[in-house]
Amino acid sequence: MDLLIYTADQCDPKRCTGRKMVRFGLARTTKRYNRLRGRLVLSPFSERALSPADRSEVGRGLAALDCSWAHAEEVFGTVRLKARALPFLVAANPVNFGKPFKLSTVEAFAAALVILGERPQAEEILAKFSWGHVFLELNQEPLAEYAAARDSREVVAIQAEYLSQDI
Ligand SMILES: C[S@@+](CC[C@H](N)C(=O)[O-])C[C@H]1O[C@@H](n2cnc3c(N)ncnc32)[C@H](O)[C@@H]1O
Repeated sequence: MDLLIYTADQCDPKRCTGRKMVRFGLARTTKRYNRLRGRLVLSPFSERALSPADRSEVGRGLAALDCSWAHAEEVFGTVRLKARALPFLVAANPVNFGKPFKLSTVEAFAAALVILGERPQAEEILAKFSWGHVFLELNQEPLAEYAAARDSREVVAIQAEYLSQDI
């Protein structure tokens, strides 16, 4: 599946997972918002959760926005996109390890690929990061359940179970 990263040039280049993906030819990058049209954009601010039913909505591919978390809401707010949020999953990257929902760009793409039935590609992109396999291990159960869900509503119901255990 084609992966595109909109870059806002706000990330620390040494830690930026999106830049590393681009360096390894695993994603392409753009600075033009209009290139995001016709794609399914991964946005933590979307009210709709990604589900396997979105396979038909992917269009030209998936997109993520590489920006700092401090500015994310403002960057996402500037344009209307066909967007989906990822359900409850825990980050394994060194910056936000253990934090729910706050995934790095590569983790967000990997989670989306697993949910959409493209696990080999998820493993391929995570393999470039020493901690990449930990993301799939930490989230093995929820990812399997989300990938087996029928639609966004089922994904949200599964997520609710995990959120009630997390408190
Ligand atoms: C805010 S950037 C931060 C990137 C980070 N600095 C890095 O090096 O990977 C992470 C991007 O991944 C996607 N993402 C992360 N968590 C997400 C979630 N819970 N739901 C949907 N997309 C998410 C979004 O496209 C988001 O803009």
